[in-house]
Amino acid sequence: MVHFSPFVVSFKKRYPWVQLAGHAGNFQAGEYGRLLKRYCESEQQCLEKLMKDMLRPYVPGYYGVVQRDEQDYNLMDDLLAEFDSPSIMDCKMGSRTYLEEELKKARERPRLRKDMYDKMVAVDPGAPTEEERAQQGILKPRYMQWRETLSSTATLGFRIEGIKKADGTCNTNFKKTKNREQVMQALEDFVGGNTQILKLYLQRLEEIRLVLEQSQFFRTHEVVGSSLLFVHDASGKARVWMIDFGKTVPLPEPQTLDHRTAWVEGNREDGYLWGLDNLIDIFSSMLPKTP
Ligand SMILES: O=P(O)(O)O[C@H]1[C@H](O)[C@@H](OP(=O)(O)O)[C@H](OP(=O)(O)O)[C@@H](OP(=O)(O)O)[C@H]1O
Ligand SMILES: Nc1ncnc2c1ncn2[C@@H]1O[C@H](COP(=O)(O)OP(=O)(O)O)[C@@H](O)[C@H]1O
Repeated sequence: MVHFSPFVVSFKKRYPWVQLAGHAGNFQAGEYGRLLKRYCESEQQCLEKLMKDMLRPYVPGYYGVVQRDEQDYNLMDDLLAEFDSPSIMDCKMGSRTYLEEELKKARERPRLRKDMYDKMVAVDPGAPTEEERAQQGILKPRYMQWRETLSSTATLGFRIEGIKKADGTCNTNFKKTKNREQVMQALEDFVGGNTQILKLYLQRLEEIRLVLEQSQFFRTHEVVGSSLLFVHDASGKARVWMIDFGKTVPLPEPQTLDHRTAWVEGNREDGYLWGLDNLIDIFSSMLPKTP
């Protein structure tokens, strides 16, 4: 599937809405302040459980499944609704961006992806191997791993997917934003040098980490491909939420994860908290030192 992003969607002209990453055509406007995301069963199950977990304040409010034009959707809060000309950033969390299941599938029923080959060549014509070049296709885990090592996912446990600033400029070209300095520069540009916003983001990230470390939901789920959505505006409001639970799956009982241990196939660790530790460390180091 080809991804086009960002998508600027006029939600019935009430306010402009931006989709920074993800699958094209996945979202529709709901009633004011809510949006419809194309139905995904694992996401529905997660959102239902999250409404009863201590993580509830840090995810969009969830209102069940609705149908429109014969298509099912998950109905949730639009996190942009309370902001005026918001600046938005999507950070994909974790050191692994595909489920272990994808590895199994690729071994048992290998399916060459021409679209992924094309996306790879568009970024780096030298990246495919001889064999891949001959086949004009690659396996999904190979593409996902290549994206992880090209960006900061493998080295820092998160990557920036997209940034839209209040002035309307939008950048989704962070595929090669890899080292700490490059990430810091992008974050600096996102907050526009506003120390107050930086402090609010840092506080919220520390709060989220504290709650994640105690959450029953988080302990018992492999959280892959989920993002932190950062939103601030000129009024000085700045918040962060967890979004996208399409690849968040429950572990078989009694297995739990600490989300910091390095991944080896079979242990299902996702590196989410390791990435959050690094993100917090980077935000902290961007604040001026207090004497
Ligand atoms: O970002 P680019 O380089 O375009 O690659 C995308 C993302 O990794 C998607 O992950 P996410 O949804 O976490 O953003 C993934 O979707 P899923 O793994 O969720 O399906 C896509 O796989 P395909 O949907 O198989 O194309 C893959 O093509
Ligand atoms: N609840 C929400 N409120 C506001 N914006 C959202 C919300 N959920 C997603 N988005 C926007 O849509 C983008 C893609 O969301 P995501 O859930 O990751 O989609 P996908 O499952 O297609 O990858 C995010 O980067 C963000 O810009």
